[in-house]
Amino acid sequence: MIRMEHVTKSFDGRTVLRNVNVCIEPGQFWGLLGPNGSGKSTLLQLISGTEKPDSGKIWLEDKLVGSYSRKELSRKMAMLQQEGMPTVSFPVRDVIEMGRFPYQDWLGRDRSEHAEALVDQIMSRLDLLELADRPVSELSGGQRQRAALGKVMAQQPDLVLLDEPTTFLDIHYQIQFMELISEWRKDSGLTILAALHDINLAALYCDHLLVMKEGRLTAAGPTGEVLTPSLLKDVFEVDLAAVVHPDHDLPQFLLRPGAGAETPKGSGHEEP
Ligand SMILES: Nc1ncnc2c1ncn2[C@@H]1O[C@H](COP(=O)(O)OP(=O)(O)OP(=O)(O)O)[C@@H](O)[C@H]1O
Repeated sequence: MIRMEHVTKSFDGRTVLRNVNVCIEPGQFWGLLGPNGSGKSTLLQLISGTEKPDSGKIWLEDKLVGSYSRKELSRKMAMLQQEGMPTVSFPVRDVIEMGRFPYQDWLGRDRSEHAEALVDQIMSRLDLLELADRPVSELSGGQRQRAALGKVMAQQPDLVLLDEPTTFLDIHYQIQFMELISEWRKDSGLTILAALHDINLAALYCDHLLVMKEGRLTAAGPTGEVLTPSLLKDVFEVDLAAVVHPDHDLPQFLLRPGAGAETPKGSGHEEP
């Protein structure tokens, strides 16, 4: 689905991504982990085509990302940010319908016969029917992120890029969001790449992980192989205690207060 080869990116003479190579197969759910400033958002922006690499190549399926038209790209991929929806005054249903823009002609008519039924189905699935006529600006953060997900679902992409989508959600909405996206993937064969700060959520929901440090890809592969305390210590400079989840055979990590509080020189974690 995505192939990045020797991708490098600098901003104002500062190298932010260094020789990154990535291969993501259709239907996989990849998490993207790394400290603040390690280059996660930049990587997502390059894949989405909003930024261009300085060198290297990025393929989406069999074409270079840069060779797709904007509309073609919007039918293939969608991006959802931390706060996926600005506090606009449009009603929830209208906002979800806006996700259909890649399928609309120049008069704004949707070419698909099933567009209305699709929007109804998405609203029902995301439990948004009761909120259909409410302005987005009146919703809670969790409801707003659900509406943002609805808009992305209406876009019917093959690939979804998520940039820290659960950062502002409480624990209930974090789980709800990850469940909704996982169910959608199971039903549609969607491919997902999600930058996440919560290592335990990533361990539970992602089948593969990319781990970045200072613009380099430090590890890539199946979650169970990649997520080890020694890797996390190297990348995040904290000592975590690993346990096995009691219900699933997956690693989870417990904080050790005090561990990692010291900040080695040159680690990228120093105060400016
Ligand atoms: N448009 C830009 N112009 C200049 N510098 C940028 C730009 N975008 C990102 N950077 C720099 O690139 C580096 C990587 O940023 P990026 O946002 O990709 O990291 P991140 O891993 O997503 O961080 P976080 O976890 O804090 O969101 C940072 O030093 C940032 O300041």
